[in-house]
Amino acid sequence: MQDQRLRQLPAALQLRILSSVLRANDTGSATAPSASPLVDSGSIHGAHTPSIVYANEQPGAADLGALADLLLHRVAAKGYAVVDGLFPDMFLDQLQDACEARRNAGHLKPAGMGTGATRWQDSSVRGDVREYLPLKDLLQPAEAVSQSPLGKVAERITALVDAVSAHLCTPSTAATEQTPVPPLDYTAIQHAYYSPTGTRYVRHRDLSPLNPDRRLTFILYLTRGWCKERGGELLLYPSPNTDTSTICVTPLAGRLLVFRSDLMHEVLPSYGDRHALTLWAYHATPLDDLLATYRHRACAMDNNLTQDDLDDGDMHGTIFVSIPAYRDPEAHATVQSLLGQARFPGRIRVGLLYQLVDEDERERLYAHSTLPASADITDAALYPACDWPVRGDRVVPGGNNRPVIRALTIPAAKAAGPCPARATIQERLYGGERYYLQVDAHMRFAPDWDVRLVQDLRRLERTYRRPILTDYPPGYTPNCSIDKTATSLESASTESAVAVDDLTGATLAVALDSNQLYATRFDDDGMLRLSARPRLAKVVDGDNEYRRQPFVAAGFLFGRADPILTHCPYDPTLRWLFFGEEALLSARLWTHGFDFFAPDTLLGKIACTDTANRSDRSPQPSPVVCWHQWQRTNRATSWAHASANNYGDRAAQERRTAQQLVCQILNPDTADAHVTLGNAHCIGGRYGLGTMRTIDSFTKCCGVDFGAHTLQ
Ligand SMILES: O=C(O)CCC(=O)C(=O)O
Ligand SMILES: [Fe+2]
Repeated sequence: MQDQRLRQLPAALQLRILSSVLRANDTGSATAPSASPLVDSGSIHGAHTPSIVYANEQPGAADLGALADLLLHRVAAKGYAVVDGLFPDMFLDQLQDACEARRNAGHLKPAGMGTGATRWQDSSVRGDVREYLPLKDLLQPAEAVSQSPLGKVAERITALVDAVSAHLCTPSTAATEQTPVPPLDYTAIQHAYYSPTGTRYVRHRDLSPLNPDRRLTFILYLTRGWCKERGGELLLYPSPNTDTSTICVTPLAGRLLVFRSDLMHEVLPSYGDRHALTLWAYHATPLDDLLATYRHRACAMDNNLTQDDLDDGDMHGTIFVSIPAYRDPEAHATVQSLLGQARFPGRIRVGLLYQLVDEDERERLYAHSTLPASADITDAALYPACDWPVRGDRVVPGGNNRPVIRALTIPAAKAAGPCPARATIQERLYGGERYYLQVDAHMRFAPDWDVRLVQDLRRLERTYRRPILTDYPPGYTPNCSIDKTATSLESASTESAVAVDDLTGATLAVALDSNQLYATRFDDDGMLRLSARPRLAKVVDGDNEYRRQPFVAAGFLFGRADPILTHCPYDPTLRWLFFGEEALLSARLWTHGFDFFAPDTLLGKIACTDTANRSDRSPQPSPVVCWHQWQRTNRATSWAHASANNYGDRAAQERRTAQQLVCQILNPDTADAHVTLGNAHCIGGRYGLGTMRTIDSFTKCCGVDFGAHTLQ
């Protein structure tokens, strides 16, 4: 973006564009947890939902880097992070044996508080016995480390702390730069044991005048077979001044807890053999400065959301993204933007359906793409993983933390419009992910689109059982160089402007509002046509505002995968149906109890990333989650292919059949419908309307009478 032109725009608009462009340049990397099964997530409780990272048992350097980054995100946002799965069970057994052996050999001594003349001891205040294991002894000689469980654990934990150090930097005086800082320091691991007699450690901070440089506490728990009766949980007080908000962490064997050493915490009375290894990481710089970049990002996302939103938003859920690509030159750039702009690309599973005339076409269309080439053109091929940099400076780490593209290719001659294509993706490529995002193959995405959608959905879920976020997104123009945008920039009103996506060079319309869908007319085939206009009505509910959509847009729809795909799977028999798709899908979803909303309703506040102007950090609304290429001139269509290849008549016939089916499903009261509709398409059938609401209530809601073909 050229500075001069930017400055000519109104201030609010400048901020909006900056927030979009600068965040796209953001070099921070973040990643999702491994896809290991989530177990026992209920074992942390408190005012907030659990925040557990599942690590790889055998992490490589990239995994540790990603894990460190994720930990810092959590610590910046919440003050603590929990990592499970860092060590294999067999190893934990050996480690527990080694700790037991040291206790039996009498190495552990009652712990006191204070030091020197001020040292005091009171087992009712602090009941553990412990020893300090200097790291220089544990880690040397190098050959011995692999022989000793304590040596190995010290190696792994210090490697993680070093990886954390590598991510720290402090803001420098130059506004937009950060200065790397010296690494966190550590000298020893504390081995502590709480006997099963109700031993405890009362509320305290690890950072104290005696240890003024303690910054982070890393504790690895080694309680064998922990259960509730054994107690010994660690209670954390993340907000300094409230006793009410506590986090209760169970000391499960193998669980690593990281928290700010300035947080209050206490060990509740323990009635089991409770071993734990603690490493304190020291630094001369205050923690808030070390975490400045992370805190800034956390604030940017905060927007008054509770931790619940963030937890689910960035941790557990995977997102399945359905992308049908009919000979679409934009498909790979769409996937690139999708993954490149996600906060957690490792959570994304793309289901990409190529519809291509021949193998050469793939080469032609995607010659410059970084996506892997697909396999056999007529055959299904599942892509287990793709290992490629999604942004020049941001490499998705290996292991389980990378995005997955599942691609399937069918010949263009077998294509029959969007409905069979989306049905194929749902049937063959969906793999049980938590969220479902349905888009087209010509889209661009805004930074952190993934977290923003999940957060918005979860807010709505407090009030609505089955919310869906949907919209006709603003437009973009692919491959448009910055110069070509000059005219639009100069003529930009306060209503909209353009920005350029640095990832793909696309010109993006920066809209102030999302759109609201509305019905325009029934066409000659009896299909309802939809359009969109700047958003309208707000629904105010307590502190929340919603903007309902009367319909869903097939090209951008987001919700929980389970109810959507279970209750409203796409109908593969609707061949060549274009305009009836959205009305039918809306009616089916509505009668199955779904409610539709524009995605910008509750979120979309992105803090201004203009660090030069630190006093003005107020969040700017940024409603756009994605862009859609509305212009069709550069795309081939399956319909044109049918006519050009002499099956146009057959296609037209199939389309009429599909349209009749749509009319009958939407107007189930006609006698005709009862006769013709089979099991699958009748009310309650797999591809029919649902039974939770009536079609009449849909008419009331969207103002369209599908029997009379009238609009209110
Ligand atoms: O073992 C724990 O959970 C915490 C111990 C503790 O707070 C300490 O040693 O300072
Ligand atoms: Fe402590």
